[in-house]
Amino acid sequence: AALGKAPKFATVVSPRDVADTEYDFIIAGGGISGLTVADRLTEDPSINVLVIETGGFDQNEDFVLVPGSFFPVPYMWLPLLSVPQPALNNKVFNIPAGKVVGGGSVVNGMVYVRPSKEELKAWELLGATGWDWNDLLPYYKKSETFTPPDPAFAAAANFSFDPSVHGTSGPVKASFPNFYFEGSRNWFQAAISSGLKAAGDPMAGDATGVIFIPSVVNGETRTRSHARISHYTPVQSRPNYHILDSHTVSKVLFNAQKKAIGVEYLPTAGGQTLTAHAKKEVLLAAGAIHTPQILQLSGVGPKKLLEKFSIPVVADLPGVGANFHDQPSIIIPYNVTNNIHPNVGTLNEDPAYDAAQRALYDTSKTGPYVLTRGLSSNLALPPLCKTTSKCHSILASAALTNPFKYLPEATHPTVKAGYALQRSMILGQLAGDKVPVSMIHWDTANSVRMYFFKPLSRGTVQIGSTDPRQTPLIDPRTNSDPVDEELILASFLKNREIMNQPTMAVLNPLEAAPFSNSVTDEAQLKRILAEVAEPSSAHQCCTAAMMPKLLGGVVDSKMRVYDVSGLRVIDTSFWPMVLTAAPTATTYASGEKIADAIKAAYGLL
Ligand SMILES: Cc1cc2nc3c(=O)[nH]c(=O)nc-3n(C[C@H](O)[C@H](O)[C@H](O)COP(=O)(O)OP(=O)(O)OC[C@H]3O[C@@H](n4cnc5c(N)ncnc54)[C@H](O)[C@@H]3O)c2cc1C
Repeated sequence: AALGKAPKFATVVSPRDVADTEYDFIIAGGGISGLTVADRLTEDPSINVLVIETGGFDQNEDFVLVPGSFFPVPYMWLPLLSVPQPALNNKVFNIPAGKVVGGGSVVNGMVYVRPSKEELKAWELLGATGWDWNDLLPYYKKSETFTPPDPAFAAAANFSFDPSVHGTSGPVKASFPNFYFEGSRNWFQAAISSGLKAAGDPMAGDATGVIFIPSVVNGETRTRSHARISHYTPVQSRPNYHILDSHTVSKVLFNAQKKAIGVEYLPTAGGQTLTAHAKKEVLLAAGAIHTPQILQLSGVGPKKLLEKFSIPVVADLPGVGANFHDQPSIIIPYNVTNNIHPNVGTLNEDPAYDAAQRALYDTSKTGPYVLTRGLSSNLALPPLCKTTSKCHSILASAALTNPFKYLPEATHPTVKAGYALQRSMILGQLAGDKVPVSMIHWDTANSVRMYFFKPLSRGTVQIGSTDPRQTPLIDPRTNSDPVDEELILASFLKNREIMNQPTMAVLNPLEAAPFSNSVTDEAQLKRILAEVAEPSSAHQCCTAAMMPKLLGGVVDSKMRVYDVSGLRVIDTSFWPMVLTAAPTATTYASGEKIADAIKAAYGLL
């Protein structure tokens, strides 16, 4: 059943329209950040904005809108392959990312959380002036309309809600689910009895503890609220907001004064290269993999790399494509021999149950279909010292390690300097109790999913060719720093501890191959973890970091690219360091903040 009608779009333009229009701003990439900024800038009718997006439009399919439906594969970049990863048995991995108007928000898991205050404080200390929690909170609130939960339901599901940190009139619709599987309560109690605390509202600036997962799901309709729905469809009648879909930006064009004056682009399916002109600025919002690619193809990046491909150097910025990180992930398969039914697995195993639950969703907007397919409703976010009694020895030996030992060969001295600061901040965060080291999630059936939030390893994204349609060389360098293996092992053992607590032990959860509860030898466990680890949880970031140039930064705290003018990076590439949990909430908020900064710069506020 198709839930929504195929949408109609008013201001989708063709290359011919683009040629005939004078734009103030051109935005490369129509994902979360691109559409948020486009929406806010076009509130002023005198400002013309063009968004160029590689992907096409979704069609309101069930698999996009219904959280419990299947994964929206057609709107992904596939394949987007990494280079072989030496610490992960030299395997090559697909790096997940959205390729559609709305970007990652159309395909993502809809987990909607904010980081800990300490993490934004660290951004500020790295030079991102004006990005503290208190600076960002008004924008988190501006971006969302959060439907409050029913108090009786919240009490039964063990969570609380703090209205003071939520927005009531923003474009993005968010809510807590109104359903949980019974097994989640067993798991919640187990996580608590393992020493974790019940979190308050997970969006209030303390990202640790056991949470009930808020989601980017409209609390009235219980459908996905993605960026095309929140930042384009309601305002598409604005004649000054144009989207050119199915076209790919290949480079930024500069004049002799190094001012960005437009872009070169081509049909995604292949064809003639065209140009579009921007009177004021070009804003890069192509995501943390493709934004550094566009910069490098445009002559903005490490000089040596540009020279290798005979690209004229517009600005020698060694940080472009450096500092690449994500949050590695693993899945631990389980055989839960005495499980509670129904659970998330029942949807796949019992067609009658599945059909009844879909009908319940269609008529009453509740039941398991309000949850993202494959996820339950709780997460544990343990700080390192609640994860392992070895936390201080792990951190002490990490602090004694030469910080540059595991960086890529020939890392530029400025990038090294920035990394040394980052590393000491991460170790400081891990020693405290305000920032989690990982996320642990039992789906209520046969798998535990874990994300590792605080990697010390750093990778690179670099062009391997001057062809804009070729995937750049994506090298996450996962676990190149052996401390990361220790952090992963510690989190894995914490999961075992949770599963051994009385309320979970009664369900008899048994690790399945390649794991086994009988394997306790740490070296062997590390080998198994390297077999199953993935470099990504789709939280790629930090490849054009908002830090001083002397620390390998690429943009200033208003996201303006150094040494050129008229060019900003507005997507998760600008993050100096990855944040706890999931990027969506912060990406919408940063879009709001940068839109205000741009409006202020042109006297439009
Ligand atoms: C499978 C998956 C699951 C996820 N789960 C969650 C989750 O549960 N919670 C959460 O908070 N986050 C999640 N994320 C991450 C989140 O969606 C991203 O961090 C977020 O979308 C990043 O926003 P952005 O604006 O930086 O980039 P994106 O939203 O990725 O937008 C970038 C856009 O630019 C386009 N583009 C790329 N290159 C070009 C080019 N050369 N020219 C024109 N356009 C281009 C892309 O097609 C894309 O649409 C998930 C992501 C994925 C892929």
